Amino acid sequence: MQPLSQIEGTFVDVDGRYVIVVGRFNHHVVDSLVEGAVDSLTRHGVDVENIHIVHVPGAWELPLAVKRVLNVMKPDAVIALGAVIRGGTPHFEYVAGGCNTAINHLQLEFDTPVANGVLTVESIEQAIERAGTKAGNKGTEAAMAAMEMVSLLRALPVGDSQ
Ligand SMILES: Nc1c(NC[C@H](O)[C@H](O)[C@H](O)CO)[nH]c(=O)[nH]c1=O
Ligand SMILES: CC(=O)[C@@H](O)COP(=O)(O)O
Repeated sequence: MQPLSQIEGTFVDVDGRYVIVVGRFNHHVVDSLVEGAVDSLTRHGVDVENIHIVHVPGAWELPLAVKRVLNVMKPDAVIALGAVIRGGTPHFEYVAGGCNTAINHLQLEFDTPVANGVLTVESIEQAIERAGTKAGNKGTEAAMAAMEMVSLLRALPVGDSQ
């Protein structure tokens, strides 16, 4: 039996232009996500001059800023960070759902990784747990995913439909 062909991204030579788009809402949590993302990028060899941070008011505004970044800055990857914490009304569903659906569509539309580091949680405690304490750091995870996808897409041929 022929060996199976396997292609995956690595974390070698992943330098490139990374743009972190940050929703400022719940900044006491989001600041830790940004710190985790930047630390991950620089520790894997991304030049700090190739890391750009764009701030928006909240998660609802992330997709529009991501779209403009993709259009104008031509990044190798975007890392979307934010913290959507459920409150007392259905607003959570619309903000979280709208943001996640839109940023996923944008990565497909622009053929560019948009890593999802937007927390969608039930409580501040859950947010804190995922911003560098007992449940890891979703900013770090999003940066790792962004770098791996940059590496993978560089290894994959570009189809004629792109
Ligand atoms: N409640 C949260 C929000 N709400 C604000 C929206 O994102 C948006 O800025 C506003 O509706 C104006 O358009 N944003 C978060 O990022 N996290 C939340 O928990
Ligand atoms: C995600 C939200 O918009 C939410 O945190 C706002 O809180 P509330 O639903 O109590 O207005």
